[in-house]
Amino acid sequence: MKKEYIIYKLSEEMKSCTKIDNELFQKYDVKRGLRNEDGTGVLVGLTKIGNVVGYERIPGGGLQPIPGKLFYRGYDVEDLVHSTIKEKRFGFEEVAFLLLSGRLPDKEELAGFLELLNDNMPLEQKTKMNILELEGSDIMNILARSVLELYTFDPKPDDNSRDNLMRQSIELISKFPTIIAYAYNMLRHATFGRSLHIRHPQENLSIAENFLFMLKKDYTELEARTLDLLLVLQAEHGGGNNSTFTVRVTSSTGTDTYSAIAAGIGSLKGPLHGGANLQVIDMVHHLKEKIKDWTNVDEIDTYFTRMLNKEAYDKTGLIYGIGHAVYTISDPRALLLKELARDLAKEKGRDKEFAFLELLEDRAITMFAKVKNNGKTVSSNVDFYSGFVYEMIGLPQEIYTPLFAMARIVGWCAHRNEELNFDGKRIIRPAYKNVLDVAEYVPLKKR
Ligand SMILES: CC(=O)SCCNC(=O)CCNC(=O)[C@H](O)C(C)(C)COP(=O)(O)OP(=O)(O)OC[C@H]1O[C@@H](n2cnc3c(N)ncnc32)[C@H](O)[C@@H]1OP(=O)(O)O
Ligand SMILES: O=C([O-])CC(=O)C(=O)O
Repeated sequence: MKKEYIIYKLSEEMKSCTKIDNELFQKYDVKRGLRNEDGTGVLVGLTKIGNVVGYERIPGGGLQPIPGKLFYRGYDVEDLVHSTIKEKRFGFEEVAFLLLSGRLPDKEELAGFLELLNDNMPLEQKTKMNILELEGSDIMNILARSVLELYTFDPKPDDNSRDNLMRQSIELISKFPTIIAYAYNMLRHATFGRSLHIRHPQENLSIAENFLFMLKKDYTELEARTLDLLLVLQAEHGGGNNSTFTVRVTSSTGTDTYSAIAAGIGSLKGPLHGGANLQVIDMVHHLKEKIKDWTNVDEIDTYFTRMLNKEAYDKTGLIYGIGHAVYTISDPRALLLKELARDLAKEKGRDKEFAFLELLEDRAITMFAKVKNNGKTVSSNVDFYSGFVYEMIGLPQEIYTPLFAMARIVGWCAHRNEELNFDGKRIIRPAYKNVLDVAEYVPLKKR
C-alpha cells in the first residue's frame, strides 16, 4: 500500500474512533476542559503566587461579572505597573524577585539580584553554536529545544532540592532573553539574508534593555521601558492557565526542570493561549484589507457576524484576543496595554490604526453577545493589544509569543517550585471514564 493511502485510511478511521457523543459528558458529569457547569474552573489546587479575579459568586448561586483584577503575591499588578512608571525604573526584575521569593526586595537585594541575573545571561559556547545550527523558523520550537539542551550542561539537572530549583529558576529567567535574541538573529540571517550579529549581554542593563541590545543593538528608552512593562504584565497568571498548569502537572511527577519548562513552552505556543498574540496581528491585517471603511460600524459588524458563524477569516468561529476563562468585564492587563498603545500610537503617528483596533474591540464584544447569545460577558484579553504594541516598538512578529514566554518563565518557575515544595503534594492524576465496550481479540490470520 502507498504511504499516502495508509495515512488516508488511518485518518478516516480516526474520524469515527475520536467521536464521543456530547450527551455522554452530561450523563457522566464530566468537567469538560476542567470547567464547572457555570464555566468556572474546577478547583484543583491552592497557590500563594498569583490571583486572577474576574467574577464574584452570588450567595445562593450564580456569578456576578466584575472588572478584572490580577495580584502577584498579594500585590495588585496595577500598583506594581504604575509605581514602576512613576519611579521611572525597570520593573521586571523586581517582579521576578517577588514571584520567586514571595516578598518585595529592598534596594540592595534588588541590585544584587540584577547582578545575578546579568551574570547568568551568557550561554555556554556549545548551546550558542547549537542555536545557530538549529533548523526551523519557529522560535517557540527553537526555545523549547534549547531549554531541553540546557539539561545537558547542568551539573545537577535532576536535583529537585530547593537550592537547586532556585538556581535553575534564576538561570532560566536569565537565559531566555539570550536564547530568543540569538535564535531570531539566526533566523533573520538564514531566512532573510541579513548579517548575523551575536552580541554578548552587557553588565548593568535591565533584562528588557539587554534583550533589545542583543536583538538589535540600538534601542530607545521608550522601547526598553515599554518592553519592560509588557514583561511585568505577562509574568504570571495563577496556577490554572494552560501553560502554568502544564508545568505543574509535569512537575508533579518529579521530572526535571527542563522537561517541565519545555512542556510549558509547547502549551503557550497554542493559538488559544500565548500564540493568540500572533493570531490577533494576522486577523487585524486581514480585517484592514477586508473592511473598506475603518469607521463603518455596520461593515465591521457584518464581517464579525460572518467570522462568528465560521464563514469568514480562518472559519474557526473565533475572534482572537477576545474572551477569557476567568475575566468577564475586563482583563486588567488589556486595559493597561490599551493605555500604552494609545500613547505610543499618538507618538508614532498611528492613531488611525489605534482607532480601528479600538473600534474592532468594541464591535467584537457587542457582536459576540448578539451572535452567541449565551449570556457570557466577554472583553478583550492581554493578547488583543500586545502585538500592536510590539509592532510599534519595532519588534518582529516571529518573537511575539517567545516574548510572552520570556516573561512567563518567572511564573512557571515559581509554580514549579511551589508544586514540588508544599507539604501535601501529590502526583496530578485525574480520571477519564472509558465509554467503549470490551472487544474480543481476533487473531491476525482470522481478520
Ligand atoms: C494569554 C491568554 O491565553 S489569553 C487568551 C488568548 N486566546 C484568544 O484570544 C483566543 C480567542 N478566545 C478564546 O478562544 C476563548 O475565549 C478562550 C480560549 C480564551 C477561553 O475559552 P473558554 O473559557 O472556553 O471560553 P468560554 O467558556 O467563555 O466560551 C464560551 C463560548 O464562547 C465561545 N468563545 C469564547 N471566546 C470566543 C471568541 N474569542 N470568539 C468566538 N467565540 C468565543 C466559545 O467557543 C464557547 O462557545 P460554544 O459554547 O459555542 O463552544
Ligand atoms: O489565564 C489564562 O487562562 C490565560 C491567560 O490569560 C494567561 O495565561 O496569561
